[in-house]
Amino acid sequence: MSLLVKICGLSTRETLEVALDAGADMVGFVFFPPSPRHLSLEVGRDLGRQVKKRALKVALTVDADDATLDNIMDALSPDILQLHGKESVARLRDIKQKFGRPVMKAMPVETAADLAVLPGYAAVADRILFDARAPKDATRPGGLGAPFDWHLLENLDLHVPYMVSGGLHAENVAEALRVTGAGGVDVSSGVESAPGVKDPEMIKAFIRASRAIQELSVR
Ligand SMILES: O=C(O)c1ccccc1N[C@@H]1O[C@H](COP(=O)(O)O)[C@@H](O)[C@H]1O
Repeated sequence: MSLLVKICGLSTRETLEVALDAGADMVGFVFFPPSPRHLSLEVGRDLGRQVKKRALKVALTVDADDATLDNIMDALSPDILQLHGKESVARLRDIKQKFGRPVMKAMPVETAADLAVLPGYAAVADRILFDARAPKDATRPGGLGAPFDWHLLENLDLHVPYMVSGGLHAENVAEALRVTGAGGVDVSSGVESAPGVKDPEMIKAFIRASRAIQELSVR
């Protein structure tokens, strides 16, 4: 299966177009007010229309309630719901049933002990996203540009697709893929010139670097 590349936290028409043009498989939109990438529903609606099936639209939320998810469904009509908070396995099941969309559950990783809860989530989630555990005093649970120890995922025996994120950029994505064996990568800070400000050249370089390692592993 080919590598999935997700560019997250897009917030302008220009940078969304760059990501789509450069071949992103997934484009992520953040609906979480404390984030510098947070979108209003109206901006989300506008950007969602621009995608025109060229990539999968991913709505990133953090412990969102049903009313919030309803509004996001109406505005963006996402293809995937990325749940990046402390949602329980039961809540995942509930969201899948209520909203009828595949869910990608973000799992915070800092030590091997963090992987103990994986089987429960993997039984319900359509995809797992491994991300660095945020520090306790962080204002958001992700999008901080911090990596985790990728070696924790070595020898992972997971029967659902998984992606890796956290502090990725064009220079380290190849190594992250090599160590983790992930089927996809997700980036936000690593393609920004400042928090929330996406950089077209960095987006292109990240997608190029990810595709380069894919080419090598096909050969
Ligand atoms: O991007 C955000 O602001 C954000 C807010 C709340 C939860 C997750 C968020 N981003 C996701 O975090 C990971 C890692 O991002 P980074 O590349 O280290 O900046 C990624 O999946 C983003 O989608």
